[in-house]
Amino acid sequence: MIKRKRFGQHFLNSNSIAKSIVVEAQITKNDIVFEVGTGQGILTPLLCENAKKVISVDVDETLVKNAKSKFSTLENLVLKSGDGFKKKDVFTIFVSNLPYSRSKDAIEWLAKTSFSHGVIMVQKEFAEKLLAKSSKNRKAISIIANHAFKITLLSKVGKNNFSPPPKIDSVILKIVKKNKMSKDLIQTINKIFSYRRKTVKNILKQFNIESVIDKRVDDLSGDEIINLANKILEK
Ligand SMILES: C[S@@+](CC[C@H](N)C(=O)[O-])C[C@H]1O[C@@H](n2cnc3c(N)ncnc32)[C@H](O)[C@@H]1O
Repeated sequence: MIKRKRFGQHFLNSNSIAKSIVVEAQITKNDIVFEVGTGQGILTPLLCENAKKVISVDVDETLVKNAKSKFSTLENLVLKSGDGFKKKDVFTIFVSNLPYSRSKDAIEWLAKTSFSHGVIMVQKEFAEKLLAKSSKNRKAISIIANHAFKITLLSKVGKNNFSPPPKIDSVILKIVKKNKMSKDLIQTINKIFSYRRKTVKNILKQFNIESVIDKRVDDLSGDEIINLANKILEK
């Protein structure tokens, strides 16, 4: 039996918010849109109106079956079941009201994938990590996200715009791809953050690299952390 709770099934119930997400996605008739989480399909037909093709995936086979019968006349729609973050489809635009428990996986997967831009809905707290200005609130995912994308906060969405309402408010973000990242670079950034109290000198020592830098990870800029990760990978 499917445990739906862990799939983050809080469905958007506001048509005006759905329309604003699609407008912000700036879809043209040349675009292939990839949607993770078809849900009850509030976004899916709107995406189809604008795109050349829409690939929409949901892990819940019942939802996919319902969507197949509801949207059977949409010729540019491909509905798939399974884990959207394991699919290998090629696309130009990503749109998703993300299943919140998969937000970090989604960002790492998108960082490794080639596409132009996307619009995503995430929990407010997760967005705060991505947009953190102070290094204290920064996590590895903040560094990964900001290296891979230009991120813009578009709007806040109250919990009552979902059925059933989640416990926390959400926000809509626009992400524009800047850099495609390798799996190794992502892994190394995560590793550096597991040593965030150590100095650069001591971190590099573990990889047999000599350094005199006494700064801690929290004292480094995002670019300096990327450079540090690349240095470790070059070894
Ligand atoms: C927050 S709901 C959004 C649904 C719909 N797009 C909306 O806006 O109402 C998240 C959806 O993602 C689906 N989902 C969860 N994990 C998934 C995964 N790994 N791959 C694809 N879909 C997933 C859930 O079944 C659910 O339908």
